Amino acid sequence: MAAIEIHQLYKRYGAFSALENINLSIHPGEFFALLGPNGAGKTTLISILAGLTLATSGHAKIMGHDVVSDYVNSRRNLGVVPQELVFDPFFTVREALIIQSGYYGIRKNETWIDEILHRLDLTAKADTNMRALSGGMKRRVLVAQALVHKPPVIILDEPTAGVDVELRQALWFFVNQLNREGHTIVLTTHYLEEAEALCHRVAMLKQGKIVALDSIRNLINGIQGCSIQLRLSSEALPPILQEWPGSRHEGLHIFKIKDYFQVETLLAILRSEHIQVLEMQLQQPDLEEVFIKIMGAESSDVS
Ligand SMILES: Nc1ncnc2c1ncn2[C@@H]1O[C@H](COP(=O)(O)OP(=O)(O)OP(=O)(O)O)[C@@H](O)[C@H]1O
Repeated sequence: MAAIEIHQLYKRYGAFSALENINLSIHPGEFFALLGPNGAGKTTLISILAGLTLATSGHAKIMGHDVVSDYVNSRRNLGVVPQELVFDPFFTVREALIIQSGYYGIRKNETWIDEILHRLDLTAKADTNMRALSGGMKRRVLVAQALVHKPPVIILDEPTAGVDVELRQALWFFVNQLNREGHTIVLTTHYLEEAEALCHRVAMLKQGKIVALDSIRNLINGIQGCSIQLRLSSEALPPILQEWPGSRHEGLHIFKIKDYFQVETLLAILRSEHIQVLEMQLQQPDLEEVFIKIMGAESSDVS
């Protein structure tokens, strides 16, 4: 059974198509990234999975439970950390978590609440009123709220947007731990290096369609060649190198190379032109390069 199963899902707002024929199966225990530029449809998809928005057509299931016809059970299996900082300013952190537990019919949840507070480094703030918390602390409470019912599937919608480096690392350490303990994690983020470091597989959404769905390794391997960054003793390039594919950035020459033999060719040309290499760095393709390439290409639906 898939942790998340999405079949021929469409969402339209009038004539506008926010999601088009989404088909996706996320396995239990996966750490999955949902990527796409602003407005691609990520939050809409998450809202449908959380039962907050109705799809125009198609189906979605969480741990085998349909998000519409079996809403209670699908919601019990899902924890969502929303993008917006929404909270009730009248309660303390602990009270907010007790109330959230009540939504799931859980009465005695103190032990687990204490554990999440501890793991999110919120224990000292447990009795602080929500309105007195910093933005970063509120973000931690949102994560805690999503976990009160110990859901096997956790979706995080841009949890690190506007968050400082320390909290970002603490959050990822925690989410990684949850994943190792068996939770399925789905993450949306605009920080591609974050997705690359954490996730196994990725779906890229563009204008409501899935335009790439593969492991991060396969997507990166699909990019041919790499580039070599050089700082040279001469700013001007000899004519033979002006033809070489590449670019310039802040005094650095970036040469595209198809394979490592080309490095030798490039260095031999520089030597024969009496140009010295002052700095050299090899750049392997990364997820960002894949993303830019896919988002720049004409839409091709892979679902
Ligand atoms: N209630 C609505 N009525 C009309 N259009 C909507 C509504 N909600 C979302 N949309 C549109 O659907 C598209 C997808 O929006 P969505 O918020 O899902 O994108 P996103 O990928 O989450 O973007 P971001 O990265 O900015 O959060 C957008 O063009 C948005 O304007």
